[in-house]
Amino acid sequence: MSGKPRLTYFNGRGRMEPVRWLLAAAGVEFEEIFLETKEQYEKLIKDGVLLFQQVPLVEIDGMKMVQTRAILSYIAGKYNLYGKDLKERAWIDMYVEGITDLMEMILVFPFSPPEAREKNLDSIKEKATNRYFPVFEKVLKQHGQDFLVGNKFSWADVQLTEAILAVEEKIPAVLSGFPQLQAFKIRMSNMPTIKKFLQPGSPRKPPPDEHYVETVLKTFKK
Ligand SMILES: N[C@@H](CCC(=O)N[C@@H](CSCc1ccccc1I)C(=O)NCC(=O)O)C(=O)O
Repeated sequence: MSGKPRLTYFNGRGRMEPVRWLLAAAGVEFEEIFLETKEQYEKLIKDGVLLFQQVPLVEIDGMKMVQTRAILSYIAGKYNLYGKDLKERAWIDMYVEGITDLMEMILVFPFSPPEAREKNLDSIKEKATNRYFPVFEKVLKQHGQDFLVGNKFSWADVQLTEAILAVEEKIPAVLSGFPQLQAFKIRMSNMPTIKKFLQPGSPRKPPPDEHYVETVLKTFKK
């Protein structure tokens, strides 16, 4: 047992990518087990390691954690990325949940039927531009600080950085009206642990492709 957290999920972003980002931002190395077949998934269920028969699964500190939000909260608390008090934690929770709503649209996009892809992409652009990114542009402008909460690096900063890069992959000019977010992205991308995670060869996963979608669908096919 290496003592490192062990992540079990597909070899792709999905619901595990925010966990990879947060561990990497905290400077924590981890191991990965990739789910590739239905048989593998069924064995995990048979062995009773998936509380609700779902992945992500993160084995950490002797626990077999499931439920992405619970996993992320535990990691944020463990590595002091969850604010200095209850109110800062509440703001981090609000920001993270809002960003998660945006990221859910990106998560399901590769599974869209061809005829819905253009509409779904327009919806991602509309929500990012008019609902989510304006909130963080205003927070950074009003606080005049480097980070979203308590002027200290937190889970919220990590999640927003991941979201900005993910949306830019689909809509390259999405930050054109958000100068604060442009500067924030550069600052975060230059933080040593995040800079390392953005380098080739890191555990960061590429955008989902057809093979990833097919693997997920065939693994869960009843
Ligand atoms: N609330 C859980 C949801 C986990 C979840 O939906 N896991 C999926 C894999 S992510 C896959 C997924 C699911 C929806 C959209 C995109 C993607 I990628 C699963 O195990 N499904 C099997 C089942 O529920 O029987 C969490 O946040 O961890």
